[in-house]
Amino acid sequence: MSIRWKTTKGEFVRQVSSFRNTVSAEPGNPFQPAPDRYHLYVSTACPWAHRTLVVRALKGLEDVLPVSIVDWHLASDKGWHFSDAATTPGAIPDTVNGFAYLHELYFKADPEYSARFTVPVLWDKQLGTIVNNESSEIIRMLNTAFDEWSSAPGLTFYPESLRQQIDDVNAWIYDQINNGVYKTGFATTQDAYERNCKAVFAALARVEDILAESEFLVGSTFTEADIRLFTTMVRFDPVYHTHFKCTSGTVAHDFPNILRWLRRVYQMPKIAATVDMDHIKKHYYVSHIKINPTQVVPLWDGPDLTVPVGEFVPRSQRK
Ligand SMILES: N[C@@H](CCC(=O)N[C@@H](CS)C(=O)NCC(=O)O)C(=O)O
Repeated sequence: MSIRWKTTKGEFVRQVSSFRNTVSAEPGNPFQPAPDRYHLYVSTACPWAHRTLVVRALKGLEDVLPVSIVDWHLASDKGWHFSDAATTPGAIPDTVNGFAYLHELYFKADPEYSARFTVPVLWDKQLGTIVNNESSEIIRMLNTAFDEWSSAPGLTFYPESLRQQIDDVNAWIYDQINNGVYKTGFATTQDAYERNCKAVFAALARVEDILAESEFLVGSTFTEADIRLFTTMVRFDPVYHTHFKCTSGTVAHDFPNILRWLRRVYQMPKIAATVDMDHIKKHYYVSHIKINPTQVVPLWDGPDLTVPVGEFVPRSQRK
């Protein structure tokens, strides 16, 4: 049952997602948009799944796309499992298939499936299969495909005129920060650890510079690039700094512009409710027993993100 991430020379290599279909109104597409036809399976602990929850909330798709939230504990043998809220506050069971484990969903979609059983999963209730399990693609679908039933139709996090800039920033932030913290934390050689840790902090310095002069990653427009970085940065101090040994600095003490941006994003309507720090901390510190055999969970939740930030003023215009 246990499928290992491929590693070469102590290096963590993330697997490529397997289900890559798209919900769209394109004629002939078997996955046509419809309200309550699809179901989203997530973990609130997982930064990749968290992206989909943020876009779902901001687009007002809660009724159009119901969710199941797995238990925060990821078992090394059977993977994610479902709990009810009485056992695990914040969990939502599998109300669609009634499964106990996420892997059952993958085998229902493909009995021959042999890769990892990851969240998020976008499930089609009509065809009884997985549409897509790649967060970067799911957020693009949620951005437009369900606009007919969205409470924020037309609101886009991937505007046509900024696509090139968004893609460019996403590419290095994915490699050096979103996935970079995992490459650092899961490294099993000193060399792989140091190389990846340095890359994380070089990229954070680059982000710090951008956010000194600009309100968001791509100018003054809040885009999917911010959402994708947000779900990593909200975990940075409480988890990645300590658990993944990203110890060359914290957002709270070393990156004032990132901190201000993190607070600004956190304070946007509906975003704070998508952050479940209890699931986040317990998931990493308790599930990864090779990294943290005592399973003790540190107390700190990171900087207080409710501190007001006020109007954005570029560094060059600050007094
Ligand atoms: N490329 C995927 C990555 C998703 C992913 O790695 N999810 C992790 C949780 S953070 C997972 O479900 N892991 C389960 C496992 O490895 O068994 C995406 O962005 O959607």
